[in-house]
Amino acid sequence: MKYEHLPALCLVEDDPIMGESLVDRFRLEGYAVDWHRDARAAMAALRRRSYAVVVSDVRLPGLSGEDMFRQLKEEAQALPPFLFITGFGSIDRAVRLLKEGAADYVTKPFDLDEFVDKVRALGAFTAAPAPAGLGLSPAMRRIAEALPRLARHASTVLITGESGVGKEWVARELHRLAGGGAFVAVNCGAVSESLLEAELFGHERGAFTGAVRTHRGVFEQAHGGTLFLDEIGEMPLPMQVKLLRAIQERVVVRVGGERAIPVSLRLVCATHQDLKTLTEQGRFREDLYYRIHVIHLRVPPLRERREDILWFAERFLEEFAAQHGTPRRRLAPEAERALLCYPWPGNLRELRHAIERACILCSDETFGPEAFFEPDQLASLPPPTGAVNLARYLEACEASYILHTLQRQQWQIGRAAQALGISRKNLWEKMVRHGIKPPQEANLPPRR
Ligand SMILES: Nc1ncnc2c1ncn2[C@@H]1O[C@H](COP(=O)(O)OP(=O)(O)OP(=O)(O)O)[C@@H](O)[C@H]1O
Repeated sequence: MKYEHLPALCLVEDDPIMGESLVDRFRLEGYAVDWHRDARAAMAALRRRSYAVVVSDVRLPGLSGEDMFRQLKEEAQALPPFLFITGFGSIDRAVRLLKEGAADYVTKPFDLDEFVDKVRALGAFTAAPAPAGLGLSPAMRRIAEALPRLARHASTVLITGESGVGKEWVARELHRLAGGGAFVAVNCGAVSESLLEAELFGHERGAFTGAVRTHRGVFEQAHGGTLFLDEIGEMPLPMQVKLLRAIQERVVVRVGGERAIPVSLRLVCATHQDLKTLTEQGRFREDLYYRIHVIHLRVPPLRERREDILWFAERFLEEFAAQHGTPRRRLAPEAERALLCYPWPGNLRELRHAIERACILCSDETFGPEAFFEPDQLASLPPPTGAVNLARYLEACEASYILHTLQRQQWQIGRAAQALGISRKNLWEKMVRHGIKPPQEANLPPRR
């Protein structure tokens, strides 16, 4: 899959307060912002990287914004549109810059909303891609934030978590961000010990009874892409030795073959088990454990991140409405409360099934709790644990709805604010409060 880049904005501003607020605001507007405090640093960045737009103060310490612009033009660079910020006293300089080819200028103090519109009007904005969509909880946001970096640099990643929490989803997202190659998944627990070696490394024709053709193993199939080894803890010890060798040497030898075939891939291992304990019990090789444990992502169970429950419920309602061609159903407040209280031992998989079942079996436009739970289940639902009090519940609903609206409006703050019936400023403040950010860093190209 191709990278979908966010528009990159180069900000040149020495004033820390102005700089910080512009960075915050433009990141929320869906830009990837590089902030430079002086013109020399900005020029170096502009020579290295392509930007959709440059926002620069005219007055800067050392080289001015004006001189930076002229020097870059003299270098005959294909420059992105320059938008200058100027003090009231230096409008004449800004006008001169316009004559020399700058795109626009604003005079301090300026209205931030209008400023954003100006930047957009330069045609520099392209819609942000869909976010990773791993959830709203801090734990899942941290994972989502780490993935682009891991996609660029990590060759081996371990993902742990209970069954159904979304480990494979995270692995697929990592693969998507890395771009290119195939995603090949194998459940090590589901393949018999005798067949696992041939499944992983392939076999030559005639290697064993039934091997009528040469077969490329999953390592070869995933060459240039991602190999996802699910339930790595189930792998028999003799295979662990061979796996370790393949990871270390980055070559595989097919069963019945002799040739060492080089493979280059990203290896993502997953397990619901505690590998350290397995290692202590002698059921998992310690050297393999350390080899695959370099980068470890723990995906928490849904009951430890209740903020995600309604967020996912809404996503699944939307997904099934589109899939079944039926109207989008809503959740009654009592249904939301029941969904929040239920402990979801099967995690996201169970939640998804519950929503799908309700969408098929229940014809109501708005689902009550009985669409998901039997009366006796409802009666025995535990009270909300931990901090899920009314305030937290309402906060989670608000955050979930704002995020949902932003996604629907492709992260266009103005349109999302209009849809929510609040001002842009109010929306911006709420986004800051809930820690909702556009997927800005998610798809940036690697820095050179
Ligand atoms: N971020 C997500 N957005 C939408 N659906 C998701 C997401 N994460 C997981 N799911 C859904 O939840 C279910 C379980 O996800 P997944 O198979 O990735 O979990 P897992 O932890 O790998 O499970 P197992 O350990 O049983 O293999 C799947 O149906 C998947 O479609």
